Amino acid sequence: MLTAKNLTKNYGTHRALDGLNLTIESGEIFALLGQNGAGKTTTINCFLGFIEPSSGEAIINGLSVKDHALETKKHLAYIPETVMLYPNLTGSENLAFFSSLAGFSYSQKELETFLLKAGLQSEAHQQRVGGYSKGMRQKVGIAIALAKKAKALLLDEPTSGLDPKASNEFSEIVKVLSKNGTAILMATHDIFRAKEIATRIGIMKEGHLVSVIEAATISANELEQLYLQTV
Ligand SMILES: Nc1ncnc2c1ncn2[C@@H]1O[C@H](COP(=O)(O)OP(=O)(O)OP(=O)(O)O)[C@@H](O)[C@H]1O
Repeated sequence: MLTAKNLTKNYGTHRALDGLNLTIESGEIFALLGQNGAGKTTTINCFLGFIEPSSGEAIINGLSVKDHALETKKHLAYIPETVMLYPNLTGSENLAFFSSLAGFSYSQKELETFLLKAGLQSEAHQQRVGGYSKGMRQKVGIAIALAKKAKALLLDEPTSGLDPKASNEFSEIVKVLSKNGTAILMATHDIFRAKEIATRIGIMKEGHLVSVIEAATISANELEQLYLQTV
């Protein structure tokens, strides 16, 4: 579960995030929409512990990120627009390395199973990541989330730059992760993907969460209209 309690971040006199209150339950996918600079990445960075909030708290599975920096990271997986991997290591070696940081030691067969579940074709497992496409790197990111048994997944524009097929495959795998009980927060500019994948959708403006909608109650066109009226 992910909880933001009055989460606020100031940069000098500029308030990037203003008293955000939000809870994302296990098994839920929450899509965060909003214009450039609305505060989406700031929210994600507070959960990751990359930035310290000016006030309020980011909480993961009941633990404050500020007070339990290492413990909360173990429960988290993070997939940005471009997943950072070691280009000279293979997909399988990257997975072994990143899951070992979370305290897991997997056999070669187990690593292959995670990569296959994440949709990465077996021919690629022993190839260097330097030659991977963007979509293949995202799949290794998903495999890392699976291998870490992440309770929470943070996605920051994860389908940006993916072709429609890769983006669709990625979304299907994210849905499987949520069905396994992961709480998922996804910042995106893709209104149609948000509607398709999310259980709830939030629209941010100038550091405020101004609308929260149940995805099942709105069509993609209605969501687009609401977005345009809101931002
Ligand atoms: N390190 C920083 N120093 C100063 N201001 C910052 C810093 N990081 C972010 N900001 C400001 O905070 C505000 C929120 O930025 P944030 O990156 O959270 O927006 P976003 O919704 O993720 O935008 P985008 O869609 O462009 O990724 C913006 O006004 C941005 O300029």
